[in-house]
Amino acid sequence: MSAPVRVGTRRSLLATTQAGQVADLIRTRLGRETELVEITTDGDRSQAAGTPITDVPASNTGVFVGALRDALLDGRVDVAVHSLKDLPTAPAAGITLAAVPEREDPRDVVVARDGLTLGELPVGSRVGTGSPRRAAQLHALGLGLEIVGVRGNVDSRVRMVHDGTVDAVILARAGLARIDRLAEVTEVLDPLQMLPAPGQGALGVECRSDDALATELAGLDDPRSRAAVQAERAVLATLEGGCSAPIGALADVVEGDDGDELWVRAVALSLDGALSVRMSASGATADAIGVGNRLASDMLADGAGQLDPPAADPATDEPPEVQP
Ligand SMILES: NCc1[nH]cc(CCC(=O)O)c1CC(=O)O
Repeated sequence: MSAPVRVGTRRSLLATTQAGQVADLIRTRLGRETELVEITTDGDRSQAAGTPITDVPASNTGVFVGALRDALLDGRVDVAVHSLKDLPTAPAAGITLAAVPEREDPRDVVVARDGLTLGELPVGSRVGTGSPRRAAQLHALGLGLEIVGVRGNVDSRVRMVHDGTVDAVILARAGLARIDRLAEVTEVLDPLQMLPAPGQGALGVECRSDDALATELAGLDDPRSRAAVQAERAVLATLEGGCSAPIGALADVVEGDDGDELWVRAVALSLDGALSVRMSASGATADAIGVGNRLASDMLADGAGQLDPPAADPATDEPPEVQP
């Protein structure tokens, strides 16, 4: 008899539901007992204290991720379950992304008052989102919507529509699906109008690199989902090297003559949505990272690095050098 696999999760309803789903897979597919362990993250703490997320130091990118990874490395848990879109693209020392289970529908959705779609919202309607990517793409639609910065968990954002704080919010369909709230959706956004965040709708199952559990957890991997998110995250990683603009990316897996192919679309936008670089690429799923990297390089060559005023370098207070 082996000890139960300890599955680490954040405390929110979405996080515990996601972790519960991975624990179910570990039990049914791998035949191992499991135990959920709730880890309070810096993100949860700052949220409880009412600190806006933008006040969290930039070194805390992936603020929701760090505490779970610490628990993994400390040996308090054996598995960490994350929303892949919240995982930084840089690898973490000693940690392996052991599985990307089959992905949920990655699209963004609208939850609006009175069953309205985006196009039906009157000019001046207040739309809540804390995501620069969603805000920029909403501005780019030219509907005259007022973007209101909101934060909090999925449940509290839906409540802002019901209590009239905002006319609508934009959320990931996957999050609502996982907590069984799809009935709230008033429109599923076409990726032509709103490209999701890289990795949206997918889970990342991490474990310690030196743990034999990694080989077992690989049994939960869905190769198509993994290839898609690898391509999207490669777009993000390469663009992050050259720009700070909001980024959307979506890879679709299609059957080609020589096996599965990836069709990848991506956009980088200025914060106000006025400027954007939008491109597509395709290639073999086996070359997912290469496809994403090339797409992002083409976007940088087309000006994706010049969409936003460069931030000042805090060390010198001088603006950074801009590539010609
Ligand atoms: N940034 C928060 C977050 N991280 C993952 C999801 C939803 C689930 C997913 O995309 O996998 C959400 C909420 C949202 O964006 O609506």
